[in-house]
Amino acid sequence: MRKPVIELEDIGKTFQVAERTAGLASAVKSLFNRKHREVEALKDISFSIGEGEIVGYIGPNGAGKSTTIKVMSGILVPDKGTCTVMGFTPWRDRSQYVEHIGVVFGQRSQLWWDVPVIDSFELLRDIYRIPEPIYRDNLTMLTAMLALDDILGVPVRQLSLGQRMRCEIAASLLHNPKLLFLDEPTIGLDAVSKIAVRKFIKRINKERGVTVILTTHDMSDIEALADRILMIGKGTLLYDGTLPELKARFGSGRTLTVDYREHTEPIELPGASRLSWTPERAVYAFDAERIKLADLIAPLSQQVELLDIAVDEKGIDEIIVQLYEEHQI
Ligand SMILES: Nc1ncnc2c1ncn2[C@@H]1O[C@H](COP(=O)(O)OP(=O)(O)OP(=O)(O)O)[C@@H](O)[C@H]1O
Repeated sequence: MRKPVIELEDIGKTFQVAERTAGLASAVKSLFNRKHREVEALKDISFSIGEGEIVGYIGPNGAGKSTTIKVMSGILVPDKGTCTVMGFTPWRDRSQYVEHIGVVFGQRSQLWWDVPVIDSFELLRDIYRIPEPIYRDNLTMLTAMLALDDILGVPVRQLSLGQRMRCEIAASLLHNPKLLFLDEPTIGLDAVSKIAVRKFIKRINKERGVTVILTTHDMSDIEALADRILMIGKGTLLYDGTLPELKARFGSGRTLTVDYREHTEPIELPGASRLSWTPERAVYAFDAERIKLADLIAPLSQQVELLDIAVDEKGIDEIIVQLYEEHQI
């Protein structure tokens, strides 16, 4: 068991949201008679994350992911429960604690918009009181790893999204944090930038032992990076395990597509359900745990002249949707 870096126990957070119906009259009325509704964003969330893990924190929109990240990074105070990160209580010890963590919110910038990137980095050096030799070393390493050479002198507002994201990630690591929170770090990035960001995350985890907590809706981020998945829905933790475990539990569904020389009758295959049919092609769904592919192909080949066969596994997106459906979230 790895040494725990983050420990959450029974964390709860409820927001009061002002309720208002549409229209000017109700807007005026609500000025005098405010009605509130409670949104329970987190309900008794408990988990522990060990040193050096890369954990994917997933769940549908509004599940409570950002709220959890805000609690763990000390921006938000929960209503109940305890949260200990590297011995600190994030919201209470915030001024000391922030020196040990890096945070990237994909949809928000920590860089100053109108000044060159390098000026933002120097401001962060002063804010975090990073000793000059450490700052220099990190800047050199991050510039090389994230290919920042040509963009350090450019104001942030002139950068593309992919360039800005690489700078955001560099900014979050200038002070050598041992823990990195990444909230949607690849949102809106093209395929090349996504792969570059993923490679970098893997590398700092391996080479520097940085623990990474990653929220994303992009399941290929999870496939590429996460050793472990925590899934949250409606404020409750629903799954804690590895991706292979998840695949083993839900991923035995397959589709079988067969092309054959023209055949006028649809063919029934015991053990598989037919999804579509034409005189030249049929698609079946089957569960690989219940029936072997060979036991489907053999009876099929006795009835038609087979030309081509393709078998597709259930993708990670479909597995996640199935998991959401199972928990009705
Ligand atoms: N400051 C706030 N005031 C009121 N309600 C909030 C606030 N922040 C979050 N919520 C509510 O808490 C719930 C959880 O929100 P949160 O942002 O944590 O979800 P999320 O899983 O990060 O969603 P997404 O994937 O859409 O970013 C939602 O119902 C949201 O509307």
